[in-house]
Amino acid sequence: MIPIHTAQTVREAEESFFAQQPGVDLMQLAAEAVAEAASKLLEGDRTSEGAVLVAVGPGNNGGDGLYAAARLAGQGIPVSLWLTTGQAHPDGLHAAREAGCREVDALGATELLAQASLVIDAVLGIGGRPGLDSVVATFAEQAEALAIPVLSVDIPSGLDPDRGHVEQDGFRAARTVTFIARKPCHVLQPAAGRCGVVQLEDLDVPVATRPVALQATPADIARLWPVPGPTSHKYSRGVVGIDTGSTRYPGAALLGTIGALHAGAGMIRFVGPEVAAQLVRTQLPSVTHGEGAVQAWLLGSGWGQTEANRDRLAAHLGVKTPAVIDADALLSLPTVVPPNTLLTPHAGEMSRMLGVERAQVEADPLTHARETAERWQAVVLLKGATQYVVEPGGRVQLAVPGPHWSAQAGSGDVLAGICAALLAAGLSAADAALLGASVQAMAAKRRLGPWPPEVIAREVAAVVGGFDPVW
Ligand SMILES: NC(=O)C1=CN([C@@H]2O[C@H](COP(=O)(O)OP(=O)(O)OC[C@H]3O[C@@H](n4cnc5c(N)ncnc54)[C@H](O)[C@@H]3O)[C@@H](O)[C@H]2O)[C@@H](O)CC1
Ligand SMILES: Nc1ncnc2c1ncn2[C@@H]1O[C@H](COP(=O)(O)OP(=O)(O)O)[C@@H](O)[C@H]1O
Ligand SMILES: [K+]
Repeated sequence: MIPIHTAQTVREAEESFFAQQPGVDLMQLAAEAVAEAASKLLEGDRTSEGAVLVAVGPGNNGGDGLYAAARLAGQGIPVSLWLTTGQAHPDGLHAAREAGCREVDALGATELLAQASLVIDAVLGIGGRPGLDSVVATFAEQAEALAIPVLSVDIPSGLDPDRGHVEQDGFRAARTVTFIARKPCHVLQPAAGRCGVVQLEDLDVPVATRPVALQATPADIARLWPVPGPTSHKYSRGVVGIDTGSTRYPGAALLGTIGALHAGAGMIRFVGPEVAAQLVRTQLPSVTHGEGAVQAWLLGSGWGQTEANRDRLAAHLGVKTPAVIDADALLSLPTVVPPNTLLTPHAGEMSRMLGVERAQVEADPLTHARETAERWQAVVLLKGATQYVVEPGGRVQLAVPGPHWSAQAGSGDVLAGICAALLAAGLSAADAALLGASVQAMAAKRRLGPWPPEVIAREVAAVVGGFDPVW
């Protein structure tokens, strides 16, 4: 799991490091890493005039950029500096000037841009307020339009380091070199999409504080996956009860069932409406029909919004079996849900659960997901480009991200089915959500393109097969 830390936590780590090791110059270490990354991005193209253009802000982020500029100029690379506010880290500026960097103003920077091989964005880092001055914002847009690669120092300037929300167009980096720890903007969409490849330089500064979130990696998912062993049988692997679908949405039932099956459910008991049952029967011969003991329920997908939802939900929740509650059922929740319940809303559903606007959830997904988890004392999987697994008590994990082709009707139905299979296998709701969302993303990555959700679901089985250490 990759720890994600806020700007504040990183600052505190830096301060306690300085208190213990006052002799270490972190800015030089940061600049060295930036200069190395710049050299790699430049490859052989070092001859054109103004090969590297460094946009420099007034603080320490600008300082990193200036020392990096000095190092690059010291290697004979032509480097131009644009002091975006007219102010700059004094020692860094002195070093860059001494090394032979030349200075340009805003107009000069715009003129040079077309010939530049690389822009280093050292305008604002973790001390910046979100948003860019309009001259800098226009420069960033031009760099993108001209397809000039941008190397961002710490964060693409203008982003809020602690959020995934993007208020204004700004730098779109090919690579971001960040320091000490990854910040939320590096992993939360849509901000993460502006960071390019994120390269972490920890500068040997330890961070003692609890991370704000943990980002899962494919290796974590492989390690945690419940792989069957010699003593496994269908009941020990977990029976999933599925009550999903309606006359209007029978396909949701099939998709969720496909998801559960391809994620390794030991057995499935389908108890949804006949129209959906028929569909399942013709497509999936291993699924059984009718009531019986189950280890987890899959409920809500494709119910449609009807008065009957509250009773349909209550009929299953009475016995305190763990459940994945999806889609329409999320709006009929009782005040208390059984232990190990997983709620799987997207931003629109979460907004209706909380009685706020969708835009509010999108602007601050984490706060709203936390509120949802607290209100129902249940684990929440907030779906979308970034998938948040939030537990009552505040622990936040982020699923392995996947390609945006998955933004299509039916992906969520499949995902709910995958999670239900994991819940039935005995995993906690949080692990079921993390593994389910991650494995679907990993499958989508192996099947890049506009494949329908059931095709991605079948690929899930192939990904899961790769987790078996024995065969
Ligand atoms: N703490 C760390 O982890 C380390 C920090 N370093 C660098 O230091 C940076 C943080 O430096 P600072 O705290 O000086 O902050 P920044 O350099 O990010 O920016 C602060 C300056 O920008 C101005 N400013 C803020 N928002 C603005 C806006 N929207 N438009 C125009 N001006 C704005 C502020 O008045 C202030 O002068 C990091 O991002 C990193 O690049 C590195 O040198 C190494 C270690
Ligand atoms: N921009 C995106 N990038 C990647 N994956 C996405 C994106 N938007 C949605 N998804 C995926 O698609 C799923 C959509 O779920 P949902 O909206 O509930 O669909 P449905 O209810 O139609 O099945 C999410 O769980 C997520 O996996
Ligand atoms: K920056």
